[in-house]
Amino acid sequence: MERIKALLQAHVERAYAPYSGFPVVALVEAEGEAFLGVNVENAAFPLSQCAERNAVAAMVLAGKRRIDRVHVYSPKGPIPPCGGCRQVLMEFGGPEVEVVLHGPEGEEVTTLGALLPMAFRL
Ligand SMILES: O=c1ccn([C@H]2C[C@H](O)[C@@H](CO)O2)c(=O)[nH]1
Repeated sequence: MERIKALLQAHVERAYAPYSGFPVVALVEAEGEAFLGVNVENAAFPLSQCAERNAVAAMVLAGKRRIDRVHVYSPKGPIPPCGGCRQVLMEFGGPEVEVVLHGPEGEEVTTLGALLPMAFRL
């Protein structure tokens, strides 16, 4: 877990969060590989993209579709994923998927099912 946290922390500076000052790094473990994402904000605020969704986009581009575990790091964390990201993560995961919320002082472990009960699925 320390190795993953170090990787997350090493990418905090890559986040583009000049408006909120709230950098976030996400790592999605999928089918034996790891995919990173950072939040990317925009002057038109609603166009900002969350770290989790960018990590999912990298995973899909690599041809992976089954999320095994999710990690989220913020220097102000542990913070849980926003509602929209919970839904996007659920698309490629299930309620049993572990979600590790990392902060500078430690981490909290939960599941996607706990974060998004009664998820909408087709
Ligand atoms: O789970 C989260 C919550 C927030 N953010 C980003 C969006 C925005 O850039 C900034 C403040 O909300 O943090 C994420 O990337 N992931």
